[in-house]
Amino acid sequence: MAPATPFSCSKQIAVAGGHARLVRPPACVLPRLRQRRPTRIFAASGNTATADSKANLRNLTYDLSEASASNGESQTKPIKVAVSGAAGQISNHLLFMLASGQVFGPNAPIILQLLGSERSINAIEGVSMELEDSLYPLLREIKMGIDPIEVFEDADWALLIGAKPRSKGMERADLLDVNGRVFAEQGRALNEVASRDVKVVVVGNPCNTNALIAMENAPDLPPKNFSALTRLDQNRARFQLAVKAGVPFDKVSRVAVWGNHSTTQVPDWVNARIGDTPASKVIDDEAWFKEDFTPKVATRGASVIQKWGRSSGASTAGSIADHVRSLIQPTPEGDCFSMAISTDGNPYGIADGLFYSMPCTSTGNGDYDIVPGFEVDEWLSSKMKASEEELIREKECVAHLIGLEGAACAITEDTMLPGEN
Ligand SMILES: NC(=O)c1ccc[n+]([C@@H]2O[C@H](COP(=O)([O-])OP(=O)(O)OC[C@H]3O[C@@H](n4cnc5c(N)ncnc54)[C@H](O)[C@@H]3O)[C@@H](O)[C@H]2O)c1
Repeated sequence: MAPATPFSCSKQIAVAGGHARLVRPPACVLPRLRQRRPTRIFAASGNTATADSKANLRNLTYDLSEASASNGESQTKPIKVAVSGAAGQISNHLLFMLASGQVFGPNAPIILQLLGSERSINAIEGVSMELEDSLYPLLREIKMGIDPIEVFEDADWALLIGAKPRSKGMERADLLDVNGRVFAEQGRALNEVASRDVKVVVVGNPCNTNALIAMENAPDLPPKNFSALTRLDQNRARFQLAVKAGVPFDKVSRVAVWGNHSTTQVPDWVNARIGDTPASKVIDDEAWFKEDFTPKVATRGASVIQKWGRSSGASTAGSIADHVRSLIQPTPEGDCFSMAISTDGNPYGIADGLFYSMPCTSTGNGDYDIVPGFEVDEWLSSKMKASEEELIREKECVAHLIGLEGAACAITEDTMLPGEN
């Protein structure tokens, strides 16, 4: 096969019957797809996904062997990334970042495995159509459905974003139960069909406890492969410190977020650095740290909604990309990143058996280490304790989903982050 000629053609306007219309010259018809001999495989008959969980898998598969060989490309195994809640606000940004190579890099072909709910299956098909029409060279296959057993098959990464929003009048304890059941089912499915080294990132709220539930329901997978997203909180904290100090954000490092992804979260200014100096020395204003910075980070999502009328989909997607990249790229010397992880054996005295956000580093192999030796002063300690207590209460509310008996659910206070209900 002759090497493909670069695609360059412009749309022409023809006038037919008095109406202007856009015409593509024949040579311009989807050259990349033609070059790659696309084949569509429909698990269901016809070309429309249905709400039947067994029949709605649709694959779009590009056969790349011929094109790759003619271009001298090496055959890199695509990364299989399962995304739940694929028709939601966050995914609407994240899927395009994944397909364009912004997350796993420009040389990593990708297969997207999209999980939706029954209500969102049509919307997921719409999202896939947009992905198809974006002609991302790295996107090799889109698979979609509403049965996690089918959709999570062989997944290398599972980004669990989908969750039920809290309906009017619903208590936080009820939300823990409703979403807990979803994450228990998804944990079992990952245990059964995902890659044995799948990395699971839980975003759907309450994400710390949902991550615990997913992990407990996947006993054959390494607990260290599960984490929950607090990177948005870290990014928000980093930005606030940069603005206050009047420096570019890349001068701000060692920003830990401790605890739960809720209003009890603890963005850590005690250990943060601006350049080589402790942030508290550059910003010599303890009252600002305690009374302004901390609540500002926790209520940032509400501020976005107030101004813009919609929740923080794009910045959350960006923070999920940061979270993944932090696990597959070495952490810069002296820095850390935050995510909620299993507390078993942690060096900060947090009770075992929870998912709690802590400062981590990675060598870039997908694994992480907790950074030891962060200073925990009295103020930080009392805040960290309150967040730990809250996670223990949350765990009691989902005891029935993680094989524990005899716990009573006694959550009264609402600590959902405003803007993420
Ligand atoms: N951890 C964080 O930092 C963080 C930040 C922002 C939002 N969130 C949480 O992320 C979640 C998603 O946010 P969003 O703005 O994309 O919400 P959204 O309502 O726009 O989208 C959620 C999608 O999930 C789908 N869904 C519901 N149940 C599902 C299930 N069982 N399986 C698969 N899909 C399911 C829904 O149909 C919907 O399409 C929410 O729980 C939100 O609170 C977390």
